[in-house]
Amino acid sequence: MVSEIFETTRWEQVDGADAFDDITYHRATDVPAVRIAFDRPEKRNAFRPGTVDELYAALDDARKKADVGCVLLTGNGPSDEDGGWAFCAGGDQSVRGESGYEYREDDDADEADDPLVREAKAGRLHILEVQRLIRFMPKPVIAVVPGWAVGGGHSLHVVCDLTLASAEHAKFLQTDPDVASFDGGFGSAYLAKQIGQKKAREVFFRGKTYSAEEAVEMGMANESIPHEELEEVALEWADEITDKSPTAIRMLKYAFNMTDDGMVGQQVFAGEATRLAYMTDEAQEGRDAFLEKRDPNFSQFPWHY
Ligand SMILES: CC(C)(COP(=O)(O)OP(=O)(O)OC[C@H]1O[C@@H](n2cnc3c(N)ncnc32)[C@H](O)[C@@H]1OP(=O)(O)O)[C@@H](O)C(=O)NCCC(=O)NCCSC(=O)c1cc(O)c2ccccc2c1O
Repeated sequence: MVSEIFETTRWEQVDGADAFDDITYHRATDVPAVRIAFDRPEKRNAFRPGTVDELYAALDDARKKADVGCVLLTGNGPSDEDGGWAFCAGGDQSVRGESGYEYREDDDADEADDPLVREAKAGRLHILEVQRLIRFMPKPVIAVVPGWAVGGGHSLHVVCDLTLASAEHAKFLQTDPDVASFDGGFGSAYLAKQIGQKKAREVFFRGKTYSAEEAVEMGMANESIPHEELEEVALEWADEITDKSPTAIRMLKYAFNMTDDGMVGQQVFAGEATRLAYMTDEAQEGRDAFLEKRDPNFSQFPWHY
């Protein structure tokens, strides 16, 4: 069983995904969407360095696939130990070393065989690279939260484009200051954009647990959904989104990002604008004139207003 609310008939495993230890990776059979899930339910889906490597690889695969328009990011469950559900409980505190989260001797996920790479390597905080991948990938990522979203797991839902939460089991909690950690980047700054400065400070400073309904009221989740229907509804949302124009959805994601992302946001949006411009006859005239060693003739193109 992948997860109790995973509908086997709607998904097939992505080729090569059986090599993953800490995540599962599936592709929907009738929607151009993928499902990537943390798969350590007995640890509330906390991530260790190998988990983050796998998550990055799956997300990057989804980013590059022309026939994937939406990513569902979730957590498998429940835990065999106590029946508890989790999206993700953040960094695995049992492998936290002096400078970050560490690969262990028995962890074959660490591929840094080169001694110079090993020497340069501090403890890992590379969940931040995953956050950037989610933020900048040209398709929506939906956090599907079936249980606890805590610490670095809370930050992940914040950085996703949309959040759908289990009405019965989703719980949103920021423990960062309890374990002397702080996501001073997307996890706090974007949260403040979503729910306001005062409320975001409360979330981090008080460390109170919020329900799915409260998360929706606060503006950090889109909808609270009966637990049994959570994944089905998430797939419906993916279906609706992927029926629309890929270019429009991509430009909208980057436009929403741009107001908060400063020069990087402008660069990402502008890159897509350049790509669109390259597709015009006008751009091709510029390229052809250079290659044919002649002056470009742009007079055939109107000055649109
Ligand atoms: C998540 C909980 C609130 C759940 O409580 P509950 O009572 O339901 O369950 P248990 O506490 O009994 O947990 C069951 C089982 O799971 C293990 N577990 C849970 N979370 C973790 C974890 N994060 N690491 C390791 N193990 C975990 C727990 O030990 C139990 O196992 P047993 O074998 O003992 O039965 C509650 O569990 C909880 O509060 N968890 C800790 C949440 C937390 O503090 N997370 C870390 C925050 S810091 C972080 O995530 C982070 C990571 C980064 O990489 C960053 C990078 C850069 C900047 C900031 C970063 C950052 O903040």
